[in-house]
Amino acid sequence: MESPGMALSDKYGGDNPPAIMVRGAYKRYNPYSVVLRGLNMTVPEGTIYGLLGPSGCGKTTLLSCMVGRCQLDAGDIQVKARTKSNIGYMPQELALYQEFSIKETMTYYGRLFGMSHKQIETRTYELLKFLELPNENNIVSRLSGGQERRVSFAVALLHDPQLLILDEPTVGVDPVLSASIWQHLLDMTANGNKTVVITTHYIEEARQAHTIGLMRDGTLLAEESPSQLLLKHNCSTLEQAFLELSKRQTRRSVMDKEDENCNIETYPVPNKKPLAPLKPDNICSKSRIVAQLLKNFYWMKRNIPIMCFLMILPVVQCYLFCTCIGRDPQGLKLGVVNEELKNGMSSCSSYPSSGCNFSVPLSCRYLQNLKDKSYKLIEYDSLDEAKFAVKKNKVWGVLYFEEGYSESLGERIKMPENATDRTLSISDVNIWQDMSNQYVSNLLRRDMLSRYVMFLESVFRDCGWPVALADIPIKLEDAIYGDNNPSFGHFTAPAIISLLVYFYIKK
Ligand SMILES: Nc1ncnc2c1ncn2[C@@H]1O[C@H](COP(=O)(O)OP(=O)(O)OP(=O)(O)O)[C@@H](O)[C@H]1O
Repeated sequence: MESPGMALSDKYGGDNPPAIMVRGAYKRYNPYSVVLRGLNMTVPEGTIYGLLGPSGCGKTTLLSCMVGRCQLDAGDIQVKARTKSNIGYMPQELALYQEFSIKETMTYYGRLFGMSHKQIETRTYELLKFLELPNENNIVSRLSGGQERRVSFAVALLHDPQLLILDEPTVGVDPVLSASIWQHLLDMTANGNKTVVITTHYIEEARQAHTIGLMRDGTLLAEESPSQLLLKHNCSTLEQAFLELSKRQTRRSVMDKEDENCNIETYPVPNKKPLAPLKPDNICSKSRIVAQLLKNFYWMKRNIPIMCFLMILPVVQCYLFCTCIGRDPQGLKLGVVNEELKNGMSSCSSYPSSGCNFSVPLSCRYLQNLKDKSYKLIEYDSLDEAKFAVKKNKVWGVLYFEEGYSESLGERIKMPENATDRTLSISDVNIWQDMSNQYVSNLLRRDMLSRYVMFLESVFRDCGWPVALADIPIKLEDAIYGDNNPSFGHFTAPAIISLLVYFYIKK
């Protein structure tokens, strides 16, 4: 009795123009694993091409190269369906979003293929019925393995492509359904417009294909209609024919090895550049953008806790930044060596905090101003000890007041014409700073200066002298942009805003 494959293959034969032509295809994943070894293959248009071969012989690799997912190292593949949107591809490892429902999956892929809402709806209804899939609201992750494969198959069929490339679509499918899938493929190719390339492990079901390609070790052992194949090798099943061809190939390669001492792993790769891959679709098209938005929306809908976390995370980051990093540092430590205080800084409380008397230690008033600005003052007995503390990162700087500081300051202010170099030197506040941190050192400089001017202004006020004389004759007017006393947060805010924008857009 004639099999359907026989009848159909006789009808179509190899006369049809090729829908896919593979010539001299070489592919290796690494120098020791050559997967395709100069493979030639012709898929006639309007037919079903069954690609058969043992596990690991390179079928999936070949199909991936056909759809442009991977590149050949040499040789070329010509595909008549010029663009990817003319191809329906069902990969072996299913590329479905687990958290989407069947309907959402179809909507997403339908939009990617540029279909309208109505077209997607109609086609989804037809395919779900045909492939005996459960309700469209079922979530993919809750489907069985076979059902998932059928959803993937439905996706490949969704846009009614010119060329259908199916990597083992009938695995885990009920035999009745499998028969109806084959019938559907035969109907699709019946008018000669559509072409199907299919791989399967069920060799006998491939009898229904118009052409069979038997693949082994990266080459095609035969490419014929099932009827010719059986006839030529005088076999009753395709399995027997495949066994016969495999034995011949093994004998040939043993003889080749003996004759030529040929090492198969160093198989010569022809120096011929592969053709450019399939023309990519316009990635900025409206339908693709809509598809991506839909995909994100579905994902968010199904992952509300993660979504909330992702939304709240930047807010938390921002809050932590503003409270921990964005503010000016407080409580910075400064060392003090004060030789005009015989009993140390604790004696400052016994001196008046106002007045125009230069015979009391005025350094206490200045130091109090620094304390008011949140600085922590640590007293040291000697300058060497204080400088050592700076080196050991215990304090950010040292303020040094010589003995007679206040009297010298009085002389400097009241009788500047009589002031000696010694007087001028003693009336200085000497400061040594740790400048390794630019931000902290500049902040310290600013505060020490402004607090000194404040202190001097209060002395001038108490003495009844013009307060303006206490300041240097440079007036910093209001800043045009920003603040006259900028905080660290002002500098870092743009970086944080950019980070948040990037974070949300990336999501
Ligand atoms: N990304 C990869 N990197 C390295 N080696 C790979 C990669 N993909 C496949 N291979 C190797 O290439 C060979 C062919 O794999 P391929 O998946 O094409 O075979 P197959 O005929 O489709 O097998 P099966 O029928 O089991 O799916 C295998 O030995 C495999 O280990």
